[in-house]
Amino acid sequence: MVLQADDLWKTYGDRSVVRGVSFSLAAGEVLGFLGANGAGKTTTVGMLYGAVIPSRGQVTVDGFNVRSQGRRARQIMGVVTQEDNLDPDFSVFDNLRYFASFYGITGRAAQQRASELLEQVGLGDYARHRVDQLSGGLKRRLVLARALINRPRLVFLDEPTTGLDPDARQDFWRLVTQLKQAGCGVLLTTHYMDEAQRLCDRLLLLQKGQVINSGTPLDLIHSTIGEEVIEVDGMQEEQLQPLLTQFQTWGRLVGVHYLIAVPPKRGDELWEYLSDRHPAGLSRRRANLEDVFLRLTGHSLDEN
Ligand SMILES: Nc1ncnc2c1ncn2[C@@H]1O[C@H](COP(=O)(O)OP(=O)(O)OP(=O)(O)O)[C@@H](O)[C@H]1O
Repeated sequence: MVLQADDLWKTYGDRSVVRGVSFSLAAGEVLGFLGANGAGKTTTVGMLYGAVIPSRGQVTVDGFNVRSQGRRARQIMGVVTQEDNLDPDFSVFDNLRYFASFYGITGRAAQQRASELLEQVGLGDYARHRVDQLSGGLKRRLVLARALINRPRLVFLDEPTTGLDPDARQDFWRLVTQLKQAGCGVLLTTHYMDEAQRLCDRLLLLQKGQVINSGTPLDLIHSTIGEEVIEVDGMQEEQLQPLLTQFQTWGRLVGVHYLIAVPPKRGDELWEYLSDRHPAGLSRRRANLEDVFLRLTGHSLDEN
């Protein structure tokens, strides 16, 4: 295992914001942390790469203890934090060259590595630009390039695509897939369910500092919701519970419509039942991770 977390806790004052998180991550695996704002994702990730000291528990990276063998552990990892923390006065190229020196990569080797990475993240044309001239999306690419300077075997990506446009997000996804194919372990936190579903081999769902569920995206969807859901407009609140009881399923109001999990083998029956009563406002679709999140946590990710 490239990463192993055992019983991690973080307490501030009398409040435990991470409570007993344990998991492992294999080489070539992409593991996603999902959770609402304040669920404890960033604090947990901080403990994993050594920026936050755990109140209890331990982390090992490729067998090295992140606290007692921090230097060795850090040689193996790359970190993309939520903040860019790039040096605004340096050029794109020099940001990378300077960072390389922290890993003992200097001279021609540093130049070569910087050029290689700039091509890899699509910043080849920007090498001489100052960082403060870059758009937000280009800065995120540079932060990723910087995190890869030491050819890490484990990469932490804390909300790496927040604020990126759809094209830039797709580019980012391609890069993560390349890292995975190269055997790198990737730990990703995200608020985007499509990103989690597409990129992650496995997900941990965090709520109030605890892992409340885990599995592959499809396992989570199938075990929590099923294959499909029906969305209904124009239903009355008091109609919901009798319907759920009759069809032995789960559903709830989401914004302006009701979401109902289609029970196995009774999808057509449920559809006909609803068509008779709400013919104008019905649609049926595949269940997704948003639905899982809603059911397990009681609220949607953007309801915070
Ligand atoms: N240094 C600190 N002192 C006190 N409380 C903190 C500190 N750092 C984080 N917290 C609290 O810990 C909780 C978890 O925060 P954390 O940033 O880990 O959540 P998150 O899941 O990453 O949220 P987001 O999605 O908003 O980034 C929050 O309630 C936060 O206020």
